[in-house]
Amino acid sequence: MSKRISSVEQYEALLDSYDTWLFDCDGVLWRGDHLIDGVVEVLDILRRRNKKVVFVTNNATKSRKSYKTKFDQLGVEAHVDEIYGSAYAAAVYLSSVIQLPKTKKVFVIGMGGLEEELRDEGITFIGGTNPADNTLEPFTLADFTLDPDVTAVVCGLDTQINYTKLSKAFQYLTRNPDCHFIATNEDSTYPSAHGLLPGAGSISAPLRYALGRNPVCTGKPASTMLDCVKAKVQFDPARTIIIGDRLNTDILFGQNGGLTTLLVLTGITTEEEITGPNPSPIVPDYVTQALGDFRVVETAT
Ligand SMILES: O=C(O)[C@H](O)[C@H](O)COP(=O)(O)O
Ligand SMILES: [Mg+2]
Repeated sequence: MSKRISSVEQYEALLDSYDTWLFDCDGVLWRGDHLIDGVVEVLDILRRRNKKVVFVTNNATKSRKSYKTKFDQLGVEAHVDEIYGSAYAAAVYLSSVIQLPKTKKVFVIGMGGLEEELRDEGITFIGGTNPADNTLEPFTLADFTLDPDVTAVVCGLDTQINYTKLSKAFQYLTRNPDCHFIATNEDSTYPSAHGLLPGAGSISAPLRYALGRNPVCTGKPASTMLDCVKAKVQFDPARTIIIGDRLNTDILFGQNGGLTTLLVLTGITTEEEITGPNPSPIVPDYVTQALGDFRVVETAT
């Protein structure tokens, strides 16, 4: 059973118990480009109390560097080495886990941020934002030549998705049985500033259905992202808490990593998914309405 927190004492107890604080982004810090109330103040409280702050987002549309620009534009203090995204996790998975040979390529369904992380990991790719693939022209196999060097397809949130990209990815994944199928993340929806939109999981869904095959997911809840954090940040899981808005990514990610989990209700998950009548089997340790709730520890003094 989750513990619903709301008192100064409860927030103070969490602040005393955890040295490292992992934050999901979409639905916790912001919705689209709309900053959620109280986020800046609470992150400032954590930094003044010498807490380690880490951002872990499944949003693969931006690289860590371009996320730093978003943080700056929204007035949220963040350092590039505190930011971990599913685009980065996918690139590290390809370079370090699969150890993709430098002579091989990746076909990308995704946006500039994913391409930037692949490039920074020395991975050659085709597709993605290439204008020739971002077309509404009819796709015909008569005009398609398979690139024999493509040995992986990576699929992330792509707001320019189209039949051409899906068809080319399908060719690579069916004509080469050894072609890796990787999803940066499988979030079904994305909490934009004005409401829900299809998420990355809904972009890869047509391929999963057509192929009858699921991708390897490198974003939350998979451990790849936490492995990327561990490679750069020293932390004790027993004194680490993750704050997220989605049960089957953020909270499950925390549970898989042995972290304490705190769910906020400013993004995807609703109160009913916690309290019932049909509550989710994924049960966070703590629930609070919003990250900004922690401000009471300073307004109360
Ligand atoms: O791909 C998606 O659907 C979105 O990027 C999703 O919102 C994940 O972002 P996060 O909540 O992990 O920051
Ligand atoms: Mg989120």
